[in-house]
Amino acid sequence: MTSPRIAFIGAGNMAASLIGGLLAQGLPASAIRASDRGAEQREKIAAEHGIDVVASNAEACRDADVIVLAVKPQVMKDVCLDLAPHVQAGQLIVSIAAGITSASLENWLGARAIVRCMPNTPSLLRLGASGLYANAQVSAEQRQQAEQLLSAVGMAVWLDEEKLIDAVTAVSGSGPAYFFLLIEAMTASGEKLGLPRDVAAKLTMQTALGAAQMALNSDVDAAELRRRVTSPAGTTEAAIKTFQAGGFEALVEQAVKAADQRSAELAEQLGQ
Ligand SMILES: NC(=O)C1=CN([C@@H]2O[C@H](COP(=O)(O)OP(=O)(O)OC[C@H]3O[C@@H](n4cnc5c(N)ncnc54)[C@H](O)[C@@H]3O)[C@@H](O)[C@H]2O)C=CC1
Ligand SMILES: O=C(O)[C@@H]1CCC=N1
Repeated sequence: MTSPRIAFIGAGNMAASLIGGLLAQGLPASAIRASDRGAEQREKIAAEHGIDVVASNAEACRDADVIVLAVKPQVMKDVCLDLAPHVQAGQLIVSIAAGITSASLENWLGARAIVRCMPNTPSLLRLGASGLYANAQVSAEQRQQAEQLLSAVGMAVWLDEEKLIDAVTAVSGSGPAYFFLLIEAMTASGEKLGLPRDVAAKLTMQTALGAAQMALNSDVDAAELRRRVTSPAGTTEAAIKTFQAGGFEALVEQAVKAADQRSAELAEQLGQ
């Protein structure tokens, strides 16, 4: 990867994930700069990653090729309005904020090359999954730059329709939390059955990892892999029947739809 200079505006959880992944990929620390309004957060990120973290967003952006907007959606408008006079022609804006449309960003920043994307926290381990959407001002080279940035921390897929970013948010953006919830619940269940807590946790996590690897590497789908684990009248069947009697699939659909809807609502509320 050529080393574009990257500025992160907001150095919180997601920025730290992306910064960690980029450094692990071999991007030099000197190519990355960040800004955060919190003094403690600035110190923490600078110490953890060995990068320059400043208080001024405008200063962080100076001379950057790519500006990654990584503040919470609720403060994005104010951050962009303050930043607008400092953004230079040719700088690519990459936003990772949930529910903030490229049209809103253009309203606040002016007509800019904007890539809106939705990564997730496993980016820290370079196991992230991101959806990307580029507006019409993004050049082929900038598209490649954005893709390089996000694929340095995992897989990245381009979307032709911006609306689908809401679906990506609901599936993979929020998705790690769904799996963590399952890990929490399975660990607690194992403990109730008499396993030491750490043993239940390790068995659960290794099983999650193995299942994901199998599903990724298999030439059959997840439903077939599940069937292969499920012996007739066996233990898995007892568990799966219990899940299904409780409306598991419908509940998952409802939950993912709620996240999709919330992403669209955020766009409505925060895009003004
Ligand atoms: N947490 C997640 O799994 C994911 C989050 N996102 C998006 O990433 C963005 C950041 O989320 P998190 O990292 O979780 O939030 P966070 O709260 O950990 O980080 C945001 C950082 O921005 C800083 N900040 C606030 N106002 C600022 C300002 N005016 N100027 C400079 N810095 C400022 C805060 O001090 C904080 O450190 C959000 O827009 C969220 O929608 C996207 C994908 C996944
Ligand atoms: O919960 C949220 O709003 C953000 C977006 C995806 C993951 N976290």
